[in-house]
Amino acid sequence: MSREDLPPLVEKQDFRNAMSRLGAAVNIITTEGPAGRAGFTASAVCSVTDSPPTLLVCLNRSASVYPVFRENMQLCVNTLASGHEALSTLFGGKTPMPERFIAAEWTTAITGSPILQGAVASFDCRISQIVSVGTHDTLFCEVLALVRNDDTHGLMWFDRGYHPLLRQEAC
Ligand SMILES: NC(=O)c1ccc[n+]([C@@H]2O[C@H](COP(=O)([O-])OP(=O)(O)OC[C@H]3O[C@@H](n4cnc5c(N)ncnc54)[C@H](O)[C@@H]3O)[C@@H](O)[C@H]2O)c1
Ligand SMILES: Cc1cc2c(cc1C)N(C[C@H](O)[C@H](O)[C@H](O)COP(=O)(O)O)c1[nH]c(=O)[nH]c(=O)c1N2
Repeated sequence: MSREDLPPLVEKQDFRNAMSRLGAAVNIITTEGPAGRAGFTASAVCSVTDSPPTLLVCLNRSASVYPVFRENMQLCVNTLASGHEALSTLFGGKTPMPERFIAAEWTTAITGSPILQGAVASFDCRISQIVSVGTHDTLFCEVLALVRNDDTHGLMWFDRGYHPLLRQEAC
């Protein structure tokens, strides 16, 4: 009998309660392509390697946006700034897609994905690899272009709430 056939050693709720103690940046992940335009809020984003520049995004396969990202195979990771709390909630809920996008200003990345104006950073990517684990797909994303904003403060998701993250003044 393999470990997968046995009940979990840690309950899902205990795992989530512990994970709520890991502060994370908040991002709006966007895509536009043959399957249309979509976007969702994600905290499960991290750097994988700088050679080639690659980050990962974990996406729940039950999300309404999932088939759009799977077909387009390109996306932009827009890392949110303080002041983006309401926008994050809009992209993290059950709001229809046009209502999500109308709430902010966007430009177009080289992949065609929407770039959020005022984001701390935007990473325009092509999805290079996908690994499924449990309920989620891990999207490995090669970064093709970048936008960086040095004038905004950051935003953290910690203990189930938003917290502004102040930048030190540039030396
Ligand atoms: N990785 C994710 O899919 C993820 C991450 C954060 C929040 N969310 C979703 O946002 C909503 C609010 O989250 P919250 O932080 O207020 O409370 P919560 O109790 O749902 O989650 C606490 C923490 O557990 C982790 N988590 C939550 N759902 C997860 C999932 N399905 N798979 C893997 N990790 C998960 C995240 O780190 C999250 O911050 C929930 O619906 C949650 O499912 C999903
Ligand atoms: C702060 C925060 C952080 C996350 C999320 C939510 C919030 C509020 N959500 C949930 C995700 O945004 C939500 O399921 C999508 O908006 C898809 O919802 P629909 O299925 O389109 O309504 C989310 N989902 C996911 O697949 N991976 C993630 O890393 C996160 N992180």
